[in-house]
Amino acid sequence: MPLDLDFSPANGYGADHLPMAVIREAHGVAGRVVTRIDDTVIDLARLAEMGVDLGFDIADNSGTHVDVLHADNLNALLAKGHEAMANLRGRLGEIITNSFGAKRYASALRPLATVEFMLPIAIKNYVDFYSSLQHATNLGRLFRPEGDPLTPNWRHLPIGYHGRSSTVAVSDTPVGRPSGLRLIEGRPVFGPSLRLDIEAEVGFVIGKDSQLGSRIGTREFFDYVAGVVLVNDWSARDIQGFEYQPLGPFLGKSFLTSISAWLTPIEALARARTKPVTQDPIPAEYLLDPDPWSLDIELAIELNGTVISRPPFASTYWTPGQQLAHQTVNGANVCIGDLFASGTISGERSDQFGSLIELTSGGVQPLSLPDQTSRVFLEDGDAVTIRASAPSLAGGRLSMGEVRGIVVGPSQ
Ligand SMILES: O=C(O)/C=C/C(=O)CC(=O)CC(=O)O
Ligand SMILES: [Ca+2]
Ligand SMILES: [Mg+2]
Repeated sequence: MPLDLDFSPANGYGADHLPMAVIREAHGVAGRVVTRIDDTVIDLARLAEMGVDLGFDIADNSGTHVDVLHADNLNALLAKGHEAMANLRGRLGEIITNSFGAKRYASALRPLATVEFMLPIAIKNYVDFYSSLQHATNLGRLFRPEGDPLTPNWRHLPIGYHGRSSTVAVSDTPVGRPSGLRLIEGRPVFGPSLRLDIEAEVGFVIGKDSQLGSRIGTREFFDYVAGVVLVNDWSARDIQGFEYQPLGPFLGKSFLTSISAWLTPIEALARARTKPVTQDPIPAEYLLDPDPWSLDIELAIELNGTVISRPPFASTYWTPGQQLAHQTVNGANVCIGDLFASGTISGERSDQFGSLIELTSGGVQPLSLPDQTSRVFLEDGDAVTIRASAPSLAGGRLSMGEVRGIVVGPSQ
């Protein structure tokens, strides 16, 4: 194992990032919590076995696990709260910069290419928003060409729906092409989707339970949100187009939603705050934030290795703080392990759109790829990777892992 680690690597995984993931134990099923520096995975469960002080009490809050680092997901670690996470990050920073060259740590280091990732969160509830003005305008024009692209409620509240938490899967899970009813020459015909699409999104993971019957204010975001993942909300546009009225997305999206294996702790994004889009009209009081913020996260979508779009998260109209306030304004509670996704992120320019249906103007203007092929929607064998970067604490940019999927043939 390399012991000469690069602590501020250009690839965005320096000591100021320390994302968290869960790897599968070799020859076993149990998970182990890890972080990384550059392309070296640091096994935190191993450090705990070695008796290394990690700066916080690693016992599970509920007393049911040995500790929060020998776990199949990050939920118990996130439940320890921001103080524990800050202490862990501080202690890891010390160990990494002062003594990681020491041979005694070698058994906790693994090359990235040798580990297998598990779904990092046991997802309790999954909510997907529809918060990009450009995306909503583009899709409104395509799905409802007869009316205003934005529905009358759009600028008054962040529209969202509850998705299917059990089909949220870790990056690299194969994407089985879903079957369903879609209109062919005006008639509903059952078969594999012919308009399989992507949606590039950012997801927020809850690390603290709220009380049923109470609201979370826009200013309380950091009390409840533990970290950020990348999301690809795979979407079968033909199934969606036939089924969605009047209740919204269902089987056209619930077959799979992929998230990155690495969770970036919200602490690591403290320098990524940026001014959000100006809202007009001024929203209802429960959605107001006296000091509104968004995050300067730049996404890149790759199709078979070619970057086809660079959506900017900061262009999203409704902010993460407003999305969290909105989903609890009726008294609904949030739980540790809840995931809420931003909705597809589309910037103003056509090379910033977050889905193929937008990038190909509704599937009529194919994208040309360097291998001389073209695409409107995804074909079997296609690989889609979404990456992202954001300003890091030390001054460069951190990399937010990646969410990848390869389309395989019809799942049944
Ligand atoms: O406008 C529609 O009918 C459909 C919208 C979507 O498919 C978008 C969706 O899933 C929410 C989002 O990601 O923005
Ligand atoms: Ca979506
Ligand atoms: Mg989906």
